[in-house]
Amino acid sequence: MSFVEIAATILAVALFLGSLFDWFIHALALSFGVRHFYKKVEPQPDEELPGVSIIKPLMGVDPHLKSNLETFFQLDYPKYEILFSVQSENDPAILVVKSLIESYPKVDAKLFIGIQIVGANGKVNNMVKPYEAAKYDAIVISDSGIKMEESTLSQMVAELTPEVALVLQMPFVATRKGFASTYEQVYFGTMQARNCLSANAVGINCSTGMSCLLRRDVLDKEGGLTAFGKYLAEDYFIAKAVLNQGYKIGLCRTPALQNCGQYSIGQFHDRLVRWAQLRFSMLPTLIVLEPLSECMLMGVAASWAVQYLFDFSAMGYFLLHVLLWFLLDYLMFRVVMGGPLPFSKFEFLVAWLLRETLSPYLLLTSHRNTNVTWRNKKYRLRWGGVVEEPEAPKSPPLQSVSVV
Ligand SMILES: CCCCCCCC/C=C\CCCCCCCC(=O)N[C@@H](CO)[C@H](O)/C=C/CCCCCCCCCCCCC
Ligand SMILES: O=c1ccn([C@@H]2O[C@H](COP(=O)(O)OP(=O)(O)O[C@H]3OC[C@@H](O)[C@H](O)[C@H]3O)[C@@H](O)[C@H]2O)c(=O)[nH]1
Repeated sequence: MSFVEIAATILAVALFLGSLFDWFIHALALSFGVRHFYKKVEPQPDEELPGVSIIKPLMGVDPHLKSNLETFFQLDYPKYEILFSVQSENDPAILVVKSLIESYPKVDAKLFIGIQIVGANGKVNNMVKPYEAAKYDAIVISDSGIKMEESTLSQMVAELTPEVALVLQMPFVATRKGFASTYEQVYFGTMQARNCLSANAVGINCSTGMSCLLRRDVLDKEGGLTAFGKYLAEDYFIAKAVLNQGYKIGLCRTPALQNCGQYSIGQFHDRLVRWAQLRFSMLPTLIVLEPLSECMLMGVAASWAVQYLFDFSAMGYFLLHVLLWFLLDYLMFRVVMGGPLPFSKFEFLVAWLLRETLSPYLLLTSHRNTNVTWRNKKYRLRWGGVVEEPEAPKSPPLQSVSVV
């Protein structure tokens, strides 16, 4: 055997084993998802439930902001406060929040205007004051576009056991109008759910901080929220600190319903590229592993490997690979959705095919440069996940915080 033949054989075996590993991840995610999302949890008596401070960092308004925020005033949870924060006194979200606070006088809610700059991360800066003012030791961080069901907070708290210091809501999307919404739902209900569920099944950090509940003492041991302002992916580093302190990460039984009223495929792609940039800077091994967890790329690689090793038709194997992957993703979606599809099977197929074929392009795009734009603010990303602001803001944000 020549050197080239030996190298090709090793590569083919590695790719074939890699593809088996991908099937294992599918199976693990499905079995964990079924067990987790459908498990029965006994309700805790009200007097045993901890008080919860919900922090809502806001920036601007979208057509669903009011109705999304209103769901936080309607939770069936006995003891909680809502701490809204905006970074500028001109933010139009102020009017929305004030009108809701007036409409629900019985709900303990405050609005913080102005930020405290502790690092580059705008979301962290926006949350420092409400974090410091929070009454309770259980803290929920909840992004502006999240919509809650009445029972969501109770379900999050139900997962907060003495060993668990962080409860994540797996990201998903509320059903909205149009194909862009279908596309987002299919992404979060297939690829993202598969990775999130399988990672959680084996205790790997796959955190997405759009809706999470955490124990304040664990963050305070790290220096509080302030310590995470230097990272853009504060969610990943908070989860890492939780694991390093020997705690577990729990998963809420209901996924997070993102329901922002402004959405398009282009905006969504920008967000996926930004997230990929974050992941690759924090975990460079994902630069190689992530493409191998994608249906089309692994399909091509495994088909070549199977033809090389077993003389099986590469085209036939590729078609079987894509078909099986699609069926498993369809099952995954049904598990996450907990019921029938909110759109037709044909739309699912189109959205799935589009996502799977565009994904390699998005991964490639994320390598184009190390600049990240988030909510009109530019950041420069460093290896290890640390970010800097390349230029000082033209109008410095308001730093004296007032409370309404
Ligand atoms: C031969 C193939 C091996 C495949 C290995 C699996 C490689 C992982 C592939 C994809 C990772 C997708 C990550 C899901 C999206 C995370 C969303 C996200 O980027 N969120 C950021 C912003 O909120 C957040 O800051 C980043 C968090 C870091 C996520 C790290 C993901 C690691 C996931 C590993 C899953 C492997 C499961 C293995 C189970 C045995
Ligand atoms: O400068 C900013 C940027 C964002 N934010 C707030 O941060 C939250 C998340 O913002 P977006 O919805 O734009 O961003 P994403 O959904 O992509 O965020 C996600 O990725 C990056 C992580 O750090 C976040 O924890 C995660 O939620 C919103 O509530 C937004 O109002 C700020 O308060 N200031």
